[in-house]
Amino acid sequence: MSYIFVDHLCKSFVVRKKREKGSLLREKETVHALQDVSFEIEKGELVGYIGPNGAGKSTTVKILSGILVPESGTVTVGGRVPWENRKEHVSHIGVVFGQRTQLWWDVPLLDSYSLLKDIYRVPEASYKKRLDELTEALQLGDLLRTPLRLLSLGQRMRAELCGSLLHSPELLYLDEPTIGLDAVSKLALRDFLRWENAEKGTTILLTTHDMEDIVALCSRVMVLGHGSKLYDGGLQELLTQYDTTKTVQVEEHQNIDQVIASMYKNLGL
Ligand SMILES: Nc1ncnc2c1ncn2[C@@H]1O[C@H](COP(=O)(O)OP(=O)(O)OP(=O)(O)O)[C@@H](O)[C@H]1O
Repeated sequence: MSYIFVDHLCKSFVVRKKREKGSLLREKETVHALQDVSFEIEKGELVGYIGPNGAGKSTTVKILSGILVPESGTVTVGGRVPWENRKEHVSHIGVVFGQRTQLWWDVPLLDSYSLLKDIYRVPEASYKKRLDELTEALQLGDLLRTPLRLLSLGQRMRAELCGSLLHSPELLYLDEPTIGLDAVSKLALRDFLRWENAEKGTTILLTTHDMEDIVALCSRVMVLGHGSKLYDGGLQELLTQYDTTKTVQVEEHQNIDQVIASMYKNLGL
């Protein structure tokens, strides 16, 4: 079985509609966030997971992390059912949500990392080795004694990545990791992710609206729309299929957003 195995996954939410004018009742409606989604990801892959707002990407990542329980379907990650033994599961995964933090706001990074070491029960020697390696790769050496709240957005994202990888997870979920970053920070972050994937063999599932992230990092993409998987395959093939200028090489696509927008339109999204 593949490292990540998702088969016929469904998840819906019951939400209350806005109250109609003059009515005292708020009717309920069901949002089908994921409808019969299936995919497999092998260990060591770096896969882009894209789709318009509300497509169901974060819901998938939450299920794969064990935060949400699906209503039907089979999901295993490294042979584990994510929501059944969460404690065990989270020791094998790292998660970075671009707009949230798992570090402590007012304390120096090093103290946050030390706490994470205890939470994940990382042996002292492995922690030291991994911290050295990550601080070098992420250029965090000078910032370790600075509290998170004093860091720039780019520095904060690097600090977050370091925190999520200290326990050397096999799998890293990234949700919008380059959101709000300047060009230099984006490039540095992408370099790091390439390194982590190639050198450490960490499997990465990357959710982003920044198509440059996808072009720079992923040869395989999955496209989700209205809770269904619409495409799963090579980025090159996807672009060639939807690029009206018929540019051949991924690197030569001048306006990747335009191609993706045209694809979403073609797919009725
Ligand atoms: N906890 C929740 N309660 C109710 N509805 C939810 C909940 N979480 C997600 N949804 C709904 O499920 C659908 C999928 O949402 P999800 O956040 O997975 O999309 P997404 O692809 O990650 O979007 P974005 O790109 O905007 O982050 C949306 O219609 C959303 O409103």
